[in-house]
Amino acid sequence: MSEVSELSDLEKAFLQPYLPPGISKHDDTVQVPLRTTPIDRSHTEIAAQAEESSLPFVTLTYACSLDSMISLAPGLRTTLSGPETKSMTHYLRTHHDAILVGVGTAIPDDPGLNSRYPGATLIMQPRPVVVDPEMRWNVNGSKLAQLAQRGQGKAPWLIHTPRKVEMEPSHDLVGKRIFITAEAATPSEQTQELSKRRNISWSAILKNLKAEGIESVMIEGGATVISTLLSMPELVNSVIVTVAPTWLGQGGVTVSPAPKTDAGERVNAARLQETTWHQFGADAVLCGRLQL
Ligand SMILES: NC(=O)C1=CN([C@@H]2O[C@H](COP(=O)(O)OP(=O)(O)OC[C@H]3O[C@@H](n4cnc5c(N)ncnc54)[C@H](O)[C@@H]3O)[C@@H](O)[C@H]2O)C=CC1
Ligand SMILES: Nc1nc(O)c(N)c(N[C@@H]2O[C@H](COP(=O)(O)O)[C@@H](O)[C@H]2O)n1
Repeated sequence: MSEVSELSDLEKAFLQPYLPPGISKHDDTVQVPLRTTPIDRSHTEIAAQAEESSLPFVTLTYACSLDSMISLAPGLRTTLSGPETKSMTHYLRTHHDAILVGVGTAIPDDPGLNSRYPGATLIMQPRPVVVDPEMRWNVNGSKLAQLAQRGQGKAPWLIHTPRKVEMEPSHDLVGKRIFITAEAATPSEQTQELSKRRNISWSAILKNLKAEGIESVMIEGGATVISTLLSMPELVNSVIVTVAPTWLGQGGVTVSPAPKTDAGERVNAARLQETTWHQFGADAVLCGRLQL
């Protein structure tokens, strides 16, 4: 039996206002009746903006514990989602053109980043994108490469900073390499880890993906990527968080945006608005949009 099962109509209807606009690769979305709540009106406005924008529709999504942790320790792949929220993740993957993670996730997790949702064909698969500025990740033998070779996923695209030509590996298993010059970190990118060196601006990453035909991106992690983007509401359209009923304990990998001040006073770093909750199995799923 598949580890991933179909969502109920109720679950699909709950997620629908937070999905990217446009015709879905997964035709069951059209069977879900559109809601007429204020959330829908806002979704329609956001959809219109996304079409005109030079940016793709961006969904931030991850699974965390009650202590806001996404793994037990750096580099330790940790299962938080139950079977129902795992199925939700695979449903979401079929509704996005691309799925993006940082190299800090790609190396230790060796993820598949494809959709195992029932009936998902190759055309419905998201394009895996790994932000790997210094070419640390070896695609050879990775699960991503194996899935692409078997026709169960698309070949990954990698985002690098420009390298000298002789250092640039050529690799059939890589769908595309996108080179973007890094720049000094902006205040909101100055998380503990990223502030140590120059970063690629998120706006540049997303614009490059849009220029390559990517209309929607599901950003799955890891902690550095998610924590950074939580401070960039202008780039993020939807946030979908699975909260598992467990505490991982101190020393885990935490999602938490950089601290924010206003007139010298500490204020909340990020906040969701237009929130909706739904229970999937033992987990709670919170959907919302970041307040500007
Ligand atoms: N529970 C969940 O939903 C998920 C959990 N995880 C966990 O997260 C952990 C990994 O988190 P992190 O170590 O923070 O790794 P990460 O996946 O956030 O990658 C961080 C790295 O990506 C690159 N990067 C990211 N943004 C960049 C930018 N703007 N410019 C240049 N380079 C950039 C840098 O090399 C950076 O060191 C793992 O333990 C993994 O299992 C990862 C995804 C989802
Ligand atoms: N939604 C969710 N729940 C969890 O419990 C997780 N550990 C993750 N991790 C993310 O999913 C990737 C693994 O994907 P595959 O199953 O290999 O396709 C992992 O790398 C994280 O990005 N997500």
